[in-house]
Amino acid sequence: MDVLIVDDDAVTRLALSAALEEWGFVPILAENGEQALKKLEMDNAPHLLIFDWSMPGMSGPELCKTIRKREDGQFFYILMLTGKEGNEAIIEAMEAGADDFLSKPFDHRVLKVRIAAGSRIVRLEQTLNQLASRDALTQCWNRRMIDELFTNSIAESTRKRSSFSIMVLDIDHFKAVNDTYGHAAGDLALKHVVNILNTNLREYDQVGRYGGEEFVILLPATDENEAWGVAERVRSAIQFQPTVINDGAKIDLTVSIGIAQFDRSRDINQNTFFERADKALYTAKQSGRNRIICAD
Ligand SMILES: Nc1nc2c(ncn2[C@@H]2O[C@H](COP(=O)(O)OP(=O)(O)OP(=O)(O)O)[C@@H](O)[C@H]2O)c(=O)[nH]1
Repeated sequence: MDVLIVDDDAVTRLALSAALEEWGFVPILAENGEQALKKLEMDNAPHLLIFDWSMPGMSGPELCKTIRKREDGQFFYILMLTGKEGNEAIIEAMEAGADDFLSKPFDHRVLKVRIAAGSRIVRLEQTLNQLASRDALTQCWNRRMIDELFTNSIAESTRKRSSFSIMVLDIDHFKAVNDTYGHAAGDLALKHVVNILNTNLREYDQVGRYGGEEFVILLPATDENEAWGVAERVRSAIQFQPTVINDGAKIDLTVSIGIAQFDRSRDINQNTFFERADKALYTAKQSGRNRIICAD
């Protein structure tokens, strides 16, 4: 687990860094609050943080307050490691948003157990986050999360004036798969479809399970023609890579896909945009399945 050390004193930074490495953590170093905030903007930013109190510019408690004001819902566990001591300092640090407090000079064994306690909380928070945002069966995003990402993607495409398309994908005659091979085989088929999606999409495309066998795929910076290409790749991969179940039997699947490109002049909101893609999916089903239809 990464740990961010924010301290203006180079000797302390190095000593902490060496200790954390010895305990199996990956130290990330910042000399002041501004540098720390930049590190927290990175993808995969650390969530376990150790702050010094007195630093040039932003103090440790000010840094805590700034981080607690973030609105992105991210959780950070903050340990204030300071030359200050006594109840007043503890109260001030924890009121500013610190989760724990340790006075310098400290016993390294105490720091070790405090960091271990903090890392347990960070891991617990990550597990809760995973449970709240992922579909338990397929591990793709659940409906709540894909809806949130959908809203963000529309905002980003509006801000950047970039294209944005979605695919609504539904497995054909899935009820028959369950009825013929059993529910467990149906579950395997759902996982198989998500695997195929993940291997055929770009890193920044997002897959969410909307309901039983219906998936929504967000394709940022993608126009309708490109979305068609992606949809065709996915459709044919699913058709030609059957699900292999435990007894070795192969289940052939096909999918129907509706695609739509976000159009600022007609899509009043997310729902109207989604409905265009969903209607295209309905047309794909009505006109024989195993096909892609572009929204009007
Ligand atoms: N195995 C499994 N089946 C599921 C799950 N969620 C939904 N289903 C099944 O998916 C099937 C969906 O059936 P329908 O909505 O009738 O659609 P369909 O048979 O795919 O037909 P079309 O969509 O019209 O091609 C139902 O039998 C559900 O029980 C799941 O998590 N696992």
